[in-house]
Amino acid sequence: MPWVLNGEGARAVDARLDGAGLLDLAMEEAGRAVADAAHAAFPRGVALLLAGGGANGGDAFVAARHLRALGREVLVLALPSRHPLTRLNRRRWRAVGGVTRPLSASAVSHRAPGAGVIVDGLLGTGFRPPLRPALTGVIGALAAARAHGTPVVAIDLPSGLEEVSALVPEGPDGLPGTAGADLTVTFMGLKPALLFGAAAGHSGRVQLVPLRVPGEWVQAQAVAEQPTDAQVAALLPVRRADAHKGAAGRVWIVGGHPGTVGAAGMAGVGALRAGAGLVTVHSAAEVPLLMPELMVHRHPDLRAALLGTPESGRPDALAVGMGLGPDAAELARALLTWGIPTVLDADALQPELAGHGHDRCIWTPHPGEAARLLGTRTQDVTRDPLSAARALQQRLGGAVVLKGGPSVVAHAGGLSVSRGGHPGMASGGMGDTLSGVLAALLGQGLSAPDAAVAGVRLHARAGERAAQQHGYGLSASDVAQELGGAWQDLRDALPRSGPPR
Ligand SMILES: NC(=O)C1=CN([C@@H]2O[C@H](COP(=O)(O)OP(=O)(O)OC[C@H]3O[C@@H](n4cnc5c(N)ncnc54)[C@H](OP(=O)(O)O)[C@@H]3O)[C@@H](O)[C@H]2O)[C@@H](O)CC1
Ligand SMILES: Nc1ncnc2c1ncn2[C@@H]1O[C@H](COP(=O)(O)OP(=O)(O)O)[C@@H](O)[C@H]1O
Repeated sequence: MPWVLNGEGARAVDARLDGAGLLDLAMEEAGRAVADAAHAAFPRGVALLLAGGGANGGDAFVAARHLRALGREVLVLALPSRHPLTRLNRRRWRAVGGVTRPLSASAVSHRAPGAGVIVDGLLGTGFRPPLRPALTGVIGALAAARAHGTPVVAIDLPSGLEEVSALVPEGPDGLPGTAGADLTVTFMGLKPALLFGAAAGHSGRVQLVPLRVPGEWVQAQAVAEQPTDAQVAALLPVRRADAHKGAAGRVWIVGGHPGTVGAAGMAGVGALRAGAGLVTVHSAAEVPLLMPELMVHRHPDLRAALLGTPESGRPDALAVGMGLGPDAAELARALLTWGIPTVLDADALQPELAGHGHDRCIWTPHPGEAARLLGTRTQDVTRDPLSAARALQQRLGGAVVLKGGPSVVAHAGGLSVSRGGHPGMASGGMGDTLSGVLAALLGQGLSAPDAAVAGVRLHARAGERAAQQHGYGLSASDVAQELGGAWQDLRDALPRSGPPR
């Protein structure tokens, strides 16, 4: 399972490796992986390596040695080496006849045009902004080289990015404070900056090299996990051959208000396409019948109609809030007293509901709704979605899906970052469909954390499939139609047991 590590976690593993006398071997493995990846991706021309004073620079010296062994012409531009292993690997580089020249902005500008690839080992997880003036020129020269078409491979993290932040620090003249990279080779765990926001957008393709480190050392320091599709597939319900609709989950969608009736309909479609046996939409407004298989009930007094339901008539799961309008919080609070699995979305995501949830709830805010729930600003949520998701879960209980590209699931057991999705999913109705999917999985017996992890990935995978056809013109209906195929894709990711057929 890929883990997500912040700098603090990476340093803690470093310290264990150091204590065991293994840090040198880890750096060797890291630098070698960088050399292999850079050579595979950009096999021609001079390899120009930029080495900072810390261990990130040490990785660059190791990579230089391996690139040379792969037959590349190599030049290293380096700052004075401060880390003991960086000094050691600088000596090893010299011992094999490697050439190192002092690093400066003008040296980068002078050497970059003839290079086939530049490897950025200036700053890794040890960087703390703001960038000191001595390096701003170097990063500017690197950015200029990249803008002129020389590919950049970053070691661990593009220099200038702060490992925990989705923001790109501002450099001089309002330019980004990083050159970014075409490929980032990162070690042991994904860094939050490689996953979220503008920082991720500057990181290029990310290749995770686990290093031969005891898995539990990394797991103990991880801030989050990123389950594989096989791990997600193992959470999905499996139906018996004699299944019937009553056993596949009765789901109620409570939403819709004059002007926002489509939201409830989309949630209903999402629930049906995610396998719910029977789906009923309850609304105070006239909800369009998006699929004839949906049951749609309009109630002049929605609250009275729902709360009058005897216990025996209640569904297996609820999704509340999609387009529900101004009275959503009050109705949601009443429905939460039923104690049944419940998805709370959109208008039902109100701060006054904190303390009224239970552990079978899934709360599904996008960053704006998350900010409202936390009493903070949207940019505080998007800068560090992992911390925001954790804070929401502590406040609301149950499971929280902080939506985005990618989404984060927080539950009592920790944090999980979803894979994939597509930017075309940034369109109205997409979150409503997800609410239906989550309610369907709850209705089929999954716990809130499992339904959240599985449902978010299922929805994202459906988005990936639909995007192949629709690109940025993706609609929530397109995604809903691909849910069945996405389910199958996930199941196909499960390892097959038994002898090969
Ligand atoms: N995790 C692992 O197990 C493994 C990790 N490995 C590698 O170790 C890397 C982390 O190494 P690290 O801790 O030495 O820090 P690193 O990123 O080189 O930065 C320190 C340098 O940056 C400088 N600097 C800082 N702030 C600055 C600023 N604002 N503006 C300018 N400069 C600034 C700081 O300067 P100083 O304060 O010393 O003057 C120092 O020189 C990690 O990313 C990965 O590549 C691998 O070897 C394999 C095993
Ligand atoms: N760039 C993106 N990459 C991946 N998924 C995305 C992206 N943008 C949006 N999504 C997904 O689309 C959905 C949007 O939800 P939301 O903002 O609530 O939409 P709406 O309120 O219009 O229904 C979320 O599940 C989110 O994760």
